[in-house]
Amino acid sequence: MQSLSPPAAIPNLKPSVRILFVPTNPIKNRVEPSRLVVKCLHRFDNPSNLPSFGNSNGAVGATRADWQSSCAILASKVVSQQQDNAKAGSAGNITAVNGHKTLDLVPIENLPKPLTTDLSPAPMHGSQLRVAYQGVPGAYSEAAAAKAYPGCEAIPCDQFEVAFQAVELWIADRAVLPVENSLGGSIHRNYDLLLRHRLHIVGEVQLSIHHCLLALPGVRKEYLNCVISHPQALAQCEHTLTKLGLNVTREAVDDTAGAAEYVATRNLRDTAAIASARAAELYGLQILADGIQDDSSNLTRFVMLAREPIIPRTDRPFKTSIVFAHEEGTSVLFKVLSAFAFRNISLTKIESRPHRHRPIRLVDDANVGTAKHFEYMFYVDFEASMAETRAQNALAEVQEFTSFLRVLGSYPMDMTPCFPSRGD
Ligand SMILES: O=C(O)C(=O)C[C@]1(C(=O)O)C=C[C@@H](O)C=C1
Repeated sequence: MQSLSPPAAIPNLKPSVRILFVPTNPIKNRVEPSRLVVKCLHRFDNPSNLPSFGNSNGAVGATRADWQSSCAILASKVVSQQQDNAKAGSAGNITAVNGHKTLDLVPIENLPKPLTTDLSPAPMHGSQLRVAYQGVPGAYSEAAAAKAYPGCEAIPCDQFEVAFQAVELWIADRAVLPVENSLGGSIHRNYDLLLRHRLHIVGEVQLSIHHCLLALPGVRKEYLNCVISHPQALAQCEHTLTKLGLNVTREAVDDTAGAAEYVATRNLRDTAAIASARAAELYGLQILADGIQDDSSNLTRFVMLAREPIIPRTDRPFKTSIVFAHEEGTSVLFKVLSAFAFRNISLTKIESRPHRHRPIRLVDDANVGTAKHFEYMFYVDFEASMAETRAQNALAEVQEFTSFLRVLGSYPMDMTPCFPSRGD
């Protein structure tokens, strides 16, 4: 890994082995996007509860592996099926998808194109931005992408890591990823991925999450013996589900809208999904219960990632995210926090992640790399722009205490009021 000189925006920091400004990927050649598609979309924690489903030939009762490998392209299959139906003038009817009966869903033009179809050159600006998110159409991450970049082309990705790769390989211009929820807490996977990848945080959006309990038309609560959704969504609705008398099996899948799609395309009459009202519309499900999150002010914070950092400014409120570590224990945390406290810089987030088993390669001034093991990585967000002297001084001090420090990004804070929304 090469190290880059600190940018001009942070003049007080001495060149050091410890600040890593990670180089961006210079590869402009676009790769075949289909190579990026990880075929396993959703994972059931308990395979014995996996319902039967159709394989790519439409046969019912295929193996779990068949299901996993067919899921990644399911959305586009549904779309092309509808396209055929639309041509045949059958929109609005019950149609077969993968050998199952399912409702005709939405007009195809309302669904974003899947990752595999777009090979056009990267657009430079505004509404044409391509924004990668994890999940399928109807996921909250898709709504976050639309809030962050109105009019963007949202690109569904099977896994968080695929969204990172989509940006690194110039298939997308940005990625939008959830990092924390007011009820469920941090999305640890994305903290780990932020460190493993070289993208920069260029913005944040907060989204009010309004969950619905979705089932096939005609299904009643009493018929249910399973509720499926993203683990965060299940956690955010736990008490309400119990209050509704739904002491049934919970199954975790990779995203909320994927859960809805799964119930619809498999025609499951004993399973409900927790997802948005938009997912209900897209996949032809009815809303059995509306607003089932345990707290009405249920907010998820998403960060936007890009290949290049943005230039920090002082004309509006900025936030800066850093990650640091030290070889000798956790006492460094107190010293680091004091560097911010003495300068009246408010912290909005502290997160620690165990890191014992994964060495980090540090690069010195002579470009010599050394592998270092750290017990914990600490992530801190603070309310200041890297263009402010107090933030630069605080980081210069943090640098003295730590063996590893990386600025993940300095970016405008999301100051928009968060009204409860139904994800549509
Ligand atoms: O599953 C989705 O719809 C997502 O966008 C993911 C996700 C998350 O990872 O937290 C986003 C917002 C909600 O908190 C629930 C799920």
